[in-house]
Amino acid sequence: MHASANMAPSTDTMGKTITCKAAVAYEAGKPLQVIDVQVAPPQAGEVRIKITHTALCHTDKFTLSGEDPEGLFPCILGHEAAGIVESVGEGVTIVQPGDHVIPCYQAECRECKMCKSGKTNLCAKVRPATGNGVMLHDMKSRFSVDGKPIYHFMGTSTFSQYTVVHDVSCAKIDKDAPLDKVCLLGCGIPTGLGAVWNTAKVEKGATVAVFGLGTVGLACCEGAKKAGASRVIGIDIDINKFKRATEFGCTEFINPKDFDKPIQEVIAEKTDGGVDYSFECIGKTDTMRAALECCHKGWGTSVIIGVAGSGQEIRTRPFQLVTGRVWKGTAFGGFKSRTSVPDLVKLYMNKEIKVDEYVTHELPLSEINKAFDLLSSGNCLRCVIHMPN
Ligand SMILES: NC(=O)C1=CN([C@@H]2O[C@H](COP(=O)(O)OP(=O)(O)OC[C@H]3O[C@@H](n4cnc5c(N)ncnc54)[C@H](O)[C@@H]3O)[C@@H](O)[C@H]2O)C=CC1
Ligand SMILES: N[C@@H](CCC(=O)N[C@@H](CSC=O)C(=O)NCC(=O)O)C(=O)O
Ligand SMILES: [Zn+2]
Ligand SMILES: [Zn+2]
Repeated sequence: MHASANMAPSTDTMGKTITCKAAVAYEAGKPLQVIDVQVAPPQAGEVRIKITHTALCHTDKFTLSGEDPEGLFPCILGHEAAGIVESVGEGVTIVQPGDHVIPCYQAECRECKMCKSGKTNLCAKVRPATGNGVMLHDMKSRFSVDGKPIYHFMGTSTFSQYTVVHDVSCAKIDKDAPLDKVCLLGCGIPTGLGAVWNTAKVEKGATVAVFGLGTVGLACCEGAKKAGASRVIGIDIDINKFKRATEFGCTEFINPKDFDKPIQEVIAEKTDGGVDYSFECIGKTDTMRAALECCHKGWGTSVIIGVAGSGQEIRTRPFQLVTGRVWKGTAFGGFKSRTSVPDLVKLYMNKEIKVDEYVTHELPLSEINKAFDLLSSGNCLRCVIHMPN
């Protein structure tokens, strides 16, 4: 960990516009441009954060590809990060300058109908703004380049030295936590763990199938192992994924390429009629169908985690559900962000969950396009970007 990276931001920028480096996505499918951007001071209910470390998630790549129906350009991507509060806007009490935080794309206001329902981790308060690349206070962006606005992304936009987020999207964490590692607790790892623990509620002795052994899938495997699953079957078309998956709790592997019949039939034959739970961690509608149909009749539950592009639809025979299978989905693993992220940081600091093992690459912001290439290379789980100080 670079000591300077955790240095508290100077206080003489409060109330002023900051010019800093950010990776801007000007067009879908095009490389990001690392340039100077202006970041306006936080307005009421907002927090300006000095991002020290950010990672790349496949959802960043998904939006950059142009397949995200909420994708707006130009924008600043990034949603898996950690940093230090530089300043806060009027009325903000959740955090204060100097606090160490993880930005949360899944906000938690604790006042809206969704937050109060007790049925979901989704929050409605700022989502209308974050889905349109702006801030709720005035439906405008805090980012600009030469006076031209740059859209926010997922209410986080962490590919920037400084970003502005809603206060309800700030999880305050232990100051002793290494920011270059816990930045990964902003998305992929909690999503996999939570899909198993919160969304599916996998019980001891259950059988589990995990489709896709990337960061999210490996976190599902770890979550299933900690839940006491009797079998954790990893499914991936890249055999290079299997050895590492063993370290995360996988007990066996299936490569669909080794079979000339539907993978769901292969899994059902190997598990006396199907698994108790399955998790789709890829983002493809055919594997989502396979994940459902490999579940056991009567009770098998499949959780969709993968993100599929606009226009993509899932299909199966209604009979699959009529005969008792359950098809669910999860966002951020069902975790209430501001409440749970600090707890996940503590679990990591107590060595009860892995984080370091997911960091396979580290690069400076100037090489973020190389980091995107790594995401597609197959041997990258998470690349941590060290932001300029
Ligand atoms: N719902 C949520 O809150 C979240 C969703 N996601 C989504 O989860 C998905 C997984 O994310 P990562 O683990 O970072 O992705 P990843 O790309 O690292 O992992 C995907 C894995 O699936 C494998 N794969 C690809 N096609 C396959 C096929 N036909 N059959 C079996 N395996 C196949 C790949 O070899 C790779 O190992 C992405 O779609 C991402 O956007 C990520 C974070 C949060
Ligand atoms: N804008 C996308 C949304 C894709 C999606 O499902 N996002 C997940 C998080 S994926 C993180 O890596 C999510 O939290 N969804 C819930 C939400 O409130 O967006 C699209 O429209 O496809
Ligand atoms: Zn993500
Ligand atoms: Zn809410």
